[in-house]
Parts: sequence; C-alpha cells; structure tokens
Amino acid sequence: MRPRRFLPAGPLKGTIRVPGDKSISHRSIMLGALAVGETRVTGLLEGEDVLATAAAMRAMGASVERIGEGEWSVHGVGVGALLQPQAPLDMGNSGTSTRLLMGLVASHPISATFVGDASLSKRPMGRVIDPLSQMGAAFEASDGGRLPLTVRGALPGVPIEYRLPVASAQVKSAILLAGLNTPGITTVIEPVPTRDHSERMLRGFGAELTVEAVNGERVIRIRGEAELKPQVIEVPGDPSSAAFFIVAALIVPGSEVLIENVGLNPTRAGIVEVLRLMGGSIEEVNRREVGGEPVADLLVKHSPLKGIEVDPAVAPSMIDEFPVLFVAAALAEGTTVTSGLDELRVKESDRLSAMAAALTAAGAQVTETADGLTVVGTAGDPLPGGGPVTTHLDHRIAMAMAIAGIASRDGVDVDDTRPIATSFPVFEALLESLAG
Ligand SMILES: O=C(O)C1=C[C@@H](OP(=O)(O)O)[C@@H](O)[C@H](O)C1
Ligand SMILES: C=C(OP(=O)(O)O)C(=O)O
Repeated sequence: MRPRRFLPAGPLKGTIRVPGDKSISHRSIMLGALAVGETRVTGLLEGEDVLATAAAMRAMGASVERIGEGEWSVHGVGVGALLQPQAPLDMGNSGTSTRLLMGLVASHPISATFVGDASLSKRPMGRVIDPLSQMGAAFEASDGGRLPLTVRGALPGVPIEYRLPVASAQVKSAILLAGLNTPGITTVIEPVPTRDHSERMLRGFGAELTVEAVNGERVIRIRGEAELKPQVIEVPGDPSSAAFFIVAALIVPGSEVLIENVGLNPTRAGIVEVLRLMGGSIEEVNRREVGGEPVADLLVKHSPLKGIEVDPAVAPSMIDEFPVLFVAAALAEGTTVTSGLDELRVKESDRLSAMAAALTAAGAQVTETADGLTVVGTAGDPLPGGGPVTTHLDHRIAMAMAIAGIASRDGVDVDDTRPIATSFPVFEALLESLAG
C-alpha cells in the first residue's frame, strides 16, 4: 500500500496535457494486433491497464513495441491468426482488457485463461459470457462468472443479433470484436448509446461496420472475416483523466487551468455538460479533430457551483466521472441528487458505497441510495478533511479523494495511491505542477 495525505493546495494555475485516452489506447493495440503490417500509435496511455493489453496481444503473437514516450509500433498477425497463449493472461486491474480480449479469443481456434487482481476477480463477466456463448465459445469461470476464467474459442463462430441488457461499451465491443472473425453479419442493438470508440476505430481499420438508428435504438452491424489494414493513430487526451483537473480547478478558489487536447466525443463528454449545468466555467478553445475524434483545449476557471438533479440519461457518457462529480457536489451550494447508477456498483469497487464512505470520512454530507448518492454541498467552504479513506484498489476513488484533499481544510488521507498508475501514472506530478 502507498498511503498519502493530500493537503490543501492552490490556487491551481497553468497549462497541462493529460495522457492518452484509455479506451482508445486499448483498442489501438488490439486492432493493430489484428492488422497485417505496421500500425503506429502516438499519445498511447502507458498506464498499467493498457500495458496489460499490450502484453496479452504479444502473448497471442503480435509484436507490440515501445518506440518512445507514448509512441508504439504494432505488427499484427491478421484477423483469424491469433496464437494460443502459452500462459494465463494477467489482466491486472483492467475490466476493458479482460472483456474485449474475451471477445477476440471467442472466435479464434485457441483457448486462453484470464486472471486478474482482487478487484478484477470480483467483477461480473457473465455479461460477456452470455453473448459469446451464443456465438459458440465455451467458458469455465469461477464463482458464477468471475476470474480466473478460461475461454475456448469457436471456429467458425455463429453470428448473432444481440440486444444489450446493460449499457456497456465493453459488452458491445466484446461482441463486435468476436464478430470480426465470425462469418456473416454480427448485430448489436444498443437501446442506450455508450462510448463508440470501437465502432469508429473498426471502420478506420477498414472493417465493414454500419450504425443505424431504429426506433431510438442504435443497431450496429459488422461483417465478419474482415481484413484490417494497419493505421497511423494519434490518441487524444483522456476526458476521464481531465475530469479530475476540471473539478479541481472549479472548486479551488482562484484557479485557472488550461487542459490541452481533451477528447470530447459526445459519448464521453457528459461530465462537461453536467458541470456547466452546475455553474462551472469550462470554455472550449481550438476545437478540432484528432484521430477521428473531436478534441478541444479546455479553459477552466474557479466557479461557485450549484447542486442539481443529474439526469440519469447522461450516465453512460460520464460513467467513470461520478466519483469526481460527487466531490464537486460536496463543494456546491445546495443538494445534488443522482440516480440510475447501478453500474457504478460493479466497477473496480462499488463506487457508490466507496465514495459515500470516503466523502463522509472527509466531512461531507452524503446519503447513499439504492442507485445513486445524494450530496449536500458546503456552498464553497472547504471540506473539513480527514480519513483515512479506503480506495479498494480503485484508481478513480484515489484520484477523486486526492482532489477532495486539496479542496479541504486539513487534508485527506488516502490509504493507497498505487491504483492511480492503472489509468493515470502522471496524476500526482500534474497535480503538483498546477499547485506550484
Ligand atoms: O469500453 C471501454 O473502454 C470502457 C467502458 C466502460 O465500462 P462498461 O462497459 O463496463 O460500462 C468504462 O467504465 C471503462 O472505463 C472503459
Ligand atoms: C471502469 C474502469 O475501467 P475498467 O472497466 O477497464 O477496469 C475505469 O477506468 O474507471
């Protein structure tokens, strides 16, 4: 464990760049590993989760090499040609690596065993086992669909039409990736849109993929036995990482921070919308496109925030940002009410109960409900502070409470900062640079 007390600091001033988007980084390595020839990636997130994906793709035959900072070269094997890994694939803390790779293995004539840390080993995999079993793959899983688990791929796989029972980009992506090496058309129906990086990137690599809106649902079809062409990919900055500094700048008096190169794909940008509704000053400068994704620099200034009722419909587009939104709510004037957040209970930790406990330990007024939190804010007064708060191997809890600490009177003790390296290894360095 690496404990740390995050002390009051600020005002936060300066310009930063957050590392590459985690979702896009995973996908660029996976698809690069399936394209014959060299895929070049710049701005890759070099966090532990993405490195777990890189190691797994190597274990299945691809060459995945680091050329320089964030710069990677991937030589793929071709769709259908993944090799049998010789040892269990260690997914560490990463749900995205696990679920998407289960999809890839499911339609290859190989088997793979997935293992992970204590947090990942508690997370539900039944949501991908169900559709991938329909496609012909066989599974042996622990404890009703948890890691360690073994997938035996089916060749040929069976193309399915599957309506997602949960709003999950990981489940959608697992099916689409399995569909890549399945004859015919695999169809995923999304009643609620989730992040669409897989669709964008599969198309970019030359897969035949269509998206149609039918009765308010997204119908995604992919033609299998695809041939992917290697690409040059520039990964935009991760909005989920930027969110910690957006909230920090909004709640620490006197702050003004420019965050450059932030991905603003509409399926990811819910946090910006919600913080603006709360009164946050977040200005988009220099809107442009990077790697097929909308991007802007964000100029964020300290703002008095108001509590609001957060529309549950926005949840999928900010699913990883709720921990830090709860921190913003704790400093706002009035009450913030959230609901429809059952999915937060099956992330790296149960993020509703973990954040309720953590914020309460830091002196905030929080009530946990079945599917959300209700937070009564301080109207801009610093939180008293305290702790220790328990991160439960969850990077987002650690970083959200670090931000709560800098906006507190006495500081906040975080029991373990190690998980931060899974998604945002330079988080503490950037925080220090802004706090002067
Ligand atoms: O597809 C992805 O890259 C991700 C999807 C989301 O998970 P779910 O699909 O479980 O909602 C998100 O929480 C995760 O950090 C990354
Ligand atoms: C939920 C997350 O990641 P994953 O599912 O990949 O572990 C996250 O990064 O907040």
